[in-house]
Amino acid sequence: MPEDAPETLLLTGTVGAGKTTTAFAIGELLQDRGIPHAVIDLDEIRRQWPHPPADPFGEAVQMANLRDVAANYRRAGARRLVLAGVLEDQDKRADFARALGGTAPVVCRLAVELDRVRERLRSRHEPGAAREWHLARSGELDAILIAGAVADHVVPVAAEAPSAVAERVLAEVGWD
Ligand SMILES: Nc1ncnc2c1ncn2[C@@H]1O[C@H](COP(=O)(O)OS(=O)(=O)O)[C@@H](OP(=O)(O)O)[C@H]1O
Ligand SMILES: Nc1ncnc2c1ncn2[C@@H]1O[C@H](COP(=O)(O)OP(=O)(O)O)[C@@H](O)[C@H]1O
Repeated sequence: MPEDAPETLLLTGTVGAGKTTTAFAIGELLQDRGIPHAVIDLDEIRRQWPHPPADPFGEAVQMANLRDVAANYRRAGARRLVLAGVLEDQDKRADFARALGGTAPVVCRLAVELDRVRERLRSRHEPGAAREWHLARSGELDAILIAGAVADHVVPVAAEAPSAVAERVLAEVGWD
């Protein structure tokens, strides 16, 4: 991997696009290649209830946690950080840069057909309100991410194993 490659990769995409699964698969590839790294699932560092009404996804606490977690991983030797989460607009990209000590992450969006996303969401969630929320949100957020065009890279994903998607993301962002 080139030394001047960006340190942090943010995988974005609509709900159920495979951000978390692909981030974990990228971690395995980096391990196979002997590259010290850390994987951060952003959902896990904002898993608090309740969030403030003006911040329904808990992005403020997510960013505060990211600053500390990223710094700790770096101190512990991570040379690459892989983040899984949602990036909707350019302003929020600046929030990521601040949390990461000044350097913005390279952003890669996983583009998955909505029928495939919805099939995945039906197997990830039992029938109920959470499933219905995610099914409805999948199309809505997909449209927001396409219109916002914030990603530096877009990787289309069809019927492929997570390891294959991970390989393509690494090649696309120059981490191979
Ligand atoms: N800023 C922002 N804008 C839009 N959508 C966002 C945002 N942040 C998170 N998300 C996605 O919302 C999904 C709901 O997350 P929650 O933690 O509230 O609920 S849940 O635990 O997944 O049921 C969850 O969906 P998944 O991507 O399927 O996990 C989040 O990724
Ligand atoms: N490449 C893939 N092939 C098949 N299923 C996948 C793939 N990537 C993710 N999944 C499945 O799709 C669902 C959503 O993936 P997840 O990583 O939770 O998405 P996100 O983090 O974007 O919400 C999960 O049930 C996961 O196991």
